[in-house]
Amino acid sequence: MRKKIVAGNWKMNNDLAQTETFLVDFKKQVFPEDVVVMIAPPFTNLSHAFTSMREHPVSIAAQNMHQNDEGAFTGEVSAKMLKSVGVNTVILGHSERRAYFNEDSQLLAEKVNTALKNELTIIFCIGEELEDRKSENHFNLIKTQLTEGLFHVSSEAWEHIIIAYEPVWAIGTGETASPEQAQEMHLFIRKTIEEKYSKAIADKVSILYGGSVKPNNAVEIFSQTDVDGGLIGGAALKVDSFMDIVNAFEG
Ligand SMILES: O=C(CO)COP(=O)(O)O
Repeated sequence: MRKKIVAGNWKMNNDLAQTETFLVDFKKQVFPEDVVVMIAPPFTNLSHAFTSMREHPVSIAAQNMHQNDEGAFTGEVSAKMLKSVGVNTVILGHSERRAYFNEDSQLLAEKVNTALKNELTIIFCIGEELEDRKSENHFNLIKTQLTEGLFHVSSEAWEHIIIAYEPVWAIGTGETASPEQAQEMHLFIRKTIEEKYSKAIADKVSILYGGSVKPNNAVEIFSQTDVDGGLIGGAALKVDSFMDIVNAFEG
């Protein structure tokens, strides 16, 4: 059975007071036993979030990390630092990191290695721009992102890897991929992993969908065979909408 996962990526939102308001309410929630729930607050709130949620079945993820273990990298945060405050998962390759911070596949491959070495689970994000889809290059692009950024890892590493398919044109736009488009791409991703590794690995990896997932579309998206959950932006900032999405798996 693949893990069902719903992860909230807060991006650069929620200061400490807002985080505390969220957590006070979040702690009162009943979390479904068969869904892995994660939140990824900004760096400044990771330690607080971990301490606050310690007794609750919620993982704390980081939104990024540096590829080096330590050193003169002003403004950066290492995997070891994340581990030291209770973080067990890191989001890598988000399209905003790729677009605004020039993170390319070569750099992401290094970050992947560092995260694995430090026993962090990785949510590896991939996704095409609207132009790629219009020119029907989206499958090629996704395959390239996987091949260049991730496919150097060993078979064993897949225990610690989650994929998030986030079409860039659906992020923060209110426009989601249709459930069929999501299913089609998730199946393609799974097949691509199967070709490179094995069916056993491909069948086990959780593939999340991200891009304008809201309470009113989550049930339909999550009901697709190869969609194992979501990476949620805007709707993860409020406890009510996030919990509606956490509870959106059928059956
Ligand atoms: O980028 C996302 C999550 O990483 C998706 O953001 P939205 O849910 O706000 O579209």
